[in-house]
Amino acid sequence: MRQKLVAGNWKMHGSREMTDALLKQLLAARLPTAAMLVCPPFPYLQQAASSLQGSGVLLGAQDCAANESGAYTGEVAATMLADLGVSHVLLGHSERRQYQQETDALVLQKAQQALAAGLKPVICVGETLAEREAGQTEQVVLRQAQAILQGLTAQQLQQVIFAYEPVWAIGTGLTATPQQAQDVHALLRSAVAEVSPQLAETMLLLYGGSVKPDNAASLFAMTDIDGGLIGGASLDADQFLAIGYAAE
Ligand SMILES: O=C(CO)COP(=O)(O)O
Repeated sequence: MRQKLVAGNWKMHGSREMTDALLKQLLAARLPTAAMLVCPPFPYLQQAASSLQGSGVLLGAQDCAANESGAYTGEVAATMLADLGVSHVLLGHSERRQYQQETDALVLQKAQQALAAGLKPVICVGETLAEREAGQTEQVVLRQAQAILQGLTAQQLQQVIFAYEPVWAIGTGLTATPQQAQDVHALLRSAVAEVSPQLAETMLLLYGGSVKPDNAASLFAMTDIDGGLIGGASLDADQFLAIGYAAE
């Protein structure tokens, strides 16, 4: 069976004080049996790594560079993240696809760098409201996923996690119904099965988009939903923990 994973994407929120307080509160509680991952902004990764040391809570970053090293001002290499104790990296989040014009090809390049550094890429895919209304959900999600599924080897794909985040559900309070989410997750899993049936059994597929303590359990109960990628609710330790317990 796949062990569920609940990941918190802090986005561009936080401070040293907040990082300290939130992680202290998390570690003071009984940790969920589901794996828990926090993804603070870059400047707080080192602080978070030292707070989380030995706790079992995993540390992730929100992005990495598409190149290994060199004259890329402002970029952060995957190897630097690994050096800090980061184990996962979010890639291709819809906010980056939208505001930084990230393409499927760029997301693949970043995934290659992440894998070479020993990080697990969490590849975010999802359709906009206009795309859903135009009946293009499957086409968009498959295009984004296929860029990764065809661009990496089966061995590399063993380290990959997908997160389905319908853009219309992010930060809006609108959640996909469990069935809507399950339908897309099943589609993703069958695309993975075309690469390798064994890989489809083990690959984690997370759902993200307005996951809260009161809707998490019904989402996580679906066959192909292996946990969540949590935005707003991950900034509150009690809510993040409650979502983690819903994944047990
Ligand atoms: O984008 C998300 C996580 O990456 C979801 O954000 P919200 O949970 O705030 O909707």
